[in-house]
Amino acid sequence: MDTIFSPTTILVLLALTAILYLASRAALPKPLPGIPYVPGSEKNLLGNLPLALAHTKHAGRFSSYFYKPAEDLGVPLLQLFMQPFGRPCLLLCDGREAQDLMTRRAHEFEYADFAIDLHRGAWPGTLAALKTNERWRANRRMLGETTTSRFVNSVGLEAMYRGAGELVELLALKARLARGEVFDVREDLKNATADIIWTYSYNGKLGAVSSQIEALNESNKLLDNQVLAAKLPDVLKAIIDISATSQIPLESPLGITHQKLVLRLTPKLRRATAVHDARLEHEVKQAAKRLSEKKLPADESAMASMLNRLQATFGDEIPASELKAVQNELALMMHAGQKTVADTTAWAFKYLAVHQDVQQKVRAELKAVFGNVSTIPKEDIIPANLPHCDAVAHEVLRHMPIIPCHIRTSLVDTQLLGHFIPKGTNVFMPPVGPSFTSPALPIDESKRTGNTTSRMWSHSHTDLDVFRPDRWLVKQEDGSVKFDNRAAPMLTFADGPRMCFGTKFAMLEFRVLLVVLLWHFELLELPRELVDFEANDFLTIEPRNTRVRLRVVERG
Ligand code: HEM
Repeated sequence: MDTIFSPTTILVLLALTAILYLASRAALPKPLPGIPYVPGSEKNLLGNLPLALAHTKHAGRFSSYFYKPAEDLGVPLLQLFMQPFGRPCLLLCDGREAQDLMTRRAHEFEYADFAIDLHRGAWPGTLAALKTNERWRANRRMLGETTTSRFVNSVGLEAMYRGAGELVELLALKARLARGEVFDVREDLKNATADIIWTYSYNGKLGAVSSQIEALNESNKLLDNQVLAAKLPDVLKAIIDISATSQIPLESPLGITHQKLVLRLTPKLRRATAVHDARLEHEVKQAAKRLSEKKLPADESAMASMLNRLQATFGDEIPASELKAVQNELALMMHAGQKTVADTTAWAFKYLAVHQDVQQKVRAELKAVFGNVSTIPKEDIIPANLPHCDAVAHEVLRHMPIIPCHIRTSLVDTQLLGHFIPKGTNVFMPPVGPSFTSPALPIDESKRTGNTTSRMWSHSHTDLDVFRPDRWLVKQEDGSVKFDNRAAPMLTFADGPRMCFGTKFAMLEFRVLLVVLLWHFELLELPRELVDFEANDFLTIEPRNTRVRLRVVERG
């Protein structure tokens, strides 16, 4: 009798089994020699992915997986296998080594494609979407003046002060309508920071906060927590919708292709892109016209500064491609400078409501410095000596950095903490976890490449997991305290050539918001059920609950 297992069938089955076996072996992670990994991850075709998903389910967000395995294993450098067939990536959980890699070793470690992919879908050709190449340098030169303290402290301060003033008006109105109950400030903070960055960029008025004030004044009633009283300005709505798509490459297996398809094929986003591009193009064209008529002073706005700089190079005939570059960089600035500062301020509100003693210290300091004025004058904010306020700002940024990871790729075969790293390896460096918010993990000091001796990385830091602004203060002989920005570990803005372009702007804006808001409001304790530090990963690490209870402080 004939059997179905003819010799040919058996041979085919054997060959198939061999192919499957070889393919599954090929798909298994290929660890880099000597670098630790989570035990078992090397035997799983999906590497660390199942563990990362389990972590996300348990923690409610993915981003803490950037340091948790290092803490669990007690090692400052480990490898993760996040892509089947892909090469391992590294987690470097040591601030001092990460800083060295981003600064002194920037010629060996480039801004990663992974980071570029988060930006090039919506803001192609801009700083955050470029390698550190000639185009990136040209854009930096074009933006040059706008990063200087002189520019930020004048043009920036003007926008910040105006924006903070409007926010005070809105929150005072909401506090009155809330009658001592909690209300949500998430959208108010985002609207205020959008107004600020818009005014700084274009010297115009976006009107996101003022439209809420008008609508609330009319209705005289507070709507449900997250609901805005008035519609957002069209261009802001478009910016928010477009910005939201940059979460897609992080979550979709199709990455940036998925984001591009969504931007091109979704009617809502096509409309948003049309509204956004038309408005920004209009702003730049109008300004270019004023420039040619010699009516655009360089210190009017970031756009004016950039156009004047281009005029110095190209004369009155600035190429259309350069005007487009101005338009794109300003669009990126709106994205990069809005939610970042709003979320950081929202976190500050939460810390200050819980740590009433800290808030009282800052309030006392403001009172001692500014006396009894009804409104703090704009020009007094920068020169004021406010160590407690600066300490709070830095402690919020240290304890709750809103960008979960800085990423670089090795440009050459090199080494890290004594281990061989092949060219093209991604290194993820969280500004949180070991050496930032938990004790530094042991490192053989002879294996370090840098010899940074900054106090920032001193071994004497204690209770890094605790929110304690005083760690930033140094006692003086006369008993007073001085703020020291190297007193504690912080890399929230990254470092080196690809450090946050808006660091000076963000730090000043945060100071202005803290000073002005704490001058006019007391952040009262929240009901116990609303006290939490739960976070969501959405573009940045945002607080899940942004409700406050405010008491308006009568002044003057
Ligand atoms: C609390 C507020 C902010 C935080 C924590 C923050 C943090 C960061 C981080 C971590 C990066 C990436 C750095 C890297 O991977 O090396 C970055 C890039 C950038 N940030 Fe910020 N940022 C903030 C506010 C701002 C503001 C207000 C602006 C604009 C005025 C801005 C503009 C930019 C730009 C343009 C880039 C891209 C720079 C480049 O790739 O060369 N940021 N920021």
